[in-house]
Amino acid sequence: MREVIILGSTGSIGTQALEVIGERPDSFRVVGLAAGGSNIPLLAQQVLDHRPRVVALSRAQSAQDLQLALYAEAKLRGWGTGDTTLPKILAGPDAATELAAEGCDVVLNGITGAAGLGATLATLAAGTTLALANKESLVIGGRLVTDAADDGQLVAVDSEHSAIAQCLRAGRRDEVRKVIVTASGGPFRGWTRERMADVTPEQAMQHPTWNMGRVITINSATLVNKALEVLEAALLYDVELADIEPVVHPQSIVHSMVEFVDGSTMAQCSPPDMKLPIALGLTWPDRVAGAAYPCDWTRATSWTFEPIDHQAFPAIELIKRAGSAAGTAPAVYNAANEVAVDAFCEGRIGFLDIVDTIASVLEEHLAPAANEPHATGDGVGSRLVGSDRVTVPTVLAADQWARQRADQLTAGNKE
Ligand SMILES: NC(=O)C1=CN([C@@H]2O[C@H](COP(=O)(O)OP(=O)(O)OC[C@H]3O[C@@H](n4cnc5c(N)ncnc54)[C@H](OP(=O)(O)O)[C@@H]3O)[C@@H](O)[C@H]2O)C=CC1
Ligand SMILES: CC(=O)[C@@H](O)[C@H](O)COP(=O)(O)O
Ligand SMILES: [Mn+2]
Repeated sequence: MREVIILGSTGSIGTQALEVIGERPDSFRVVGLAAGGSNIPLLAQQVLDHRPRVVALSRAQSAQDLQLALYAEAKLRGWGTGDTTLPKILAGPDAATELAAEGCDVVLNGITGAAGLGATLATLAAGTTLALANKESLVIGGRLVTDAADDGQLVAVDSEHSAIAQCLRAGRRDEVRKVIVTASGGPFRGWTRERMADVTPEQAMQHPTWNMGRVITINSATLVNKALEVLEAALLYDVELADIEPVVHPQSIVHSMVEFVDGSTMAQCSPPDMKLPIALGLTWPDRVAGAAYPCDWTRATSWTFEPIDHQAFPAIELIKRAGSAAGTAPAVYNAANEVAVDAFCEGRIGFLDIVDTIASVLEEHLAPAANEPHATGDGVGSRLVGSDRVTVPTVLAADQWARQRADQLTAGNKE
């Protein structure tokens, strides 16, 4: 029996994880749940279905709503007061981090965005296995995160990185020549920049193969998701950025590949369904029988591959610049993107402005420090680049600075 904490339980990853767990009550027990607080009725149902000891809410004002919703949901189920022991409720911006620090067998981090960094580090510090969907915390924390993880403690849930881990079982590390990260290409695959200029958030939310949360879906459309994943792969598997090759595979069946020195390529294939990497993340290195449907070989099917159009989608080239600079540059890239995605969804900027905003903020961050206009309150310049000096405060300071700059750049930008 594995004791599990699910962070981001009301989201796409969180709800699928709870389905995997709910179908296997003899294998898993949920001891903690964390969410932001935007869907209290769903969280209340999850609490009564799984009976965790602790629930964490990042929005402090939602704690009372949760208590009321728990009583209402219990009443709806016809439960008596004796059946309704309330869990401990942690509330506030650091609630998920506090929950992760409590320890268990495995924490699944399905929080979206840089907000997941504290929980990632707290999980690792507690010596708990971290099943990581929240790629942003790894990308912005970089070596801070990988150095905090013991061997085998950090398990990828992101489909491509789970695929890479599975392919890596086929050879020794010194036999790996290249890692090939597949991309669906998003809803605008094959489009020119001109054609993408006026696309709407509704169009960008139409992912061709996956049903995911808002931010990652927009990130797939800009290919920022693939950019984050290239850096994620470099950090997780200690591969040079130059040896990671993204390739478009519109069917999302080959989740990624590893090429070995003898010319052999191993691929991990399965229909697009996150339940497979989520289940594997919870039990790695063991597999969960029946986690997802396999490929159907009785039906004719075509799998295709094509190169990335870096001119139309500059996000990946841009993260290579941030990744090579390391230090706080990836945190700046990510923070500028999170602000720009919100601005695009709120109609303040156009689709192409998302990556243009990241580029502007990143360039300013990487420019020579002589013009430094933004030293932060704790005395740490947000332009810090050298990876040796990166600490949690410097990452958070760079994140804050980039959010402010991106806010300025995206305020009422659209004609
Ligand atoms: N969805 C997918 O298939 C995949 C997702 N990922 C990654 O997994 C992560 C989650 O993605 P996804 O599930 O799609 O996102 P969603 O937006 O669907 O869900 C995010 C979840 O995180 C919660 N949350 C947000 N902020 C906090 C916080 N500060 N503390 C606690 N909980 C918080 C949200 O609660 P609330 O809504 O109340 O704010 C929600 O439950 C992302 O990093 C994404 O890139 C990776 C591969 C695939
Ligand atoms: C399911 C998953 O892991 C996502 O990260 C997915 O890969 C997004 O699709 P794109 O390949 O379009 O970015
Ligand atoms: Mn992915």
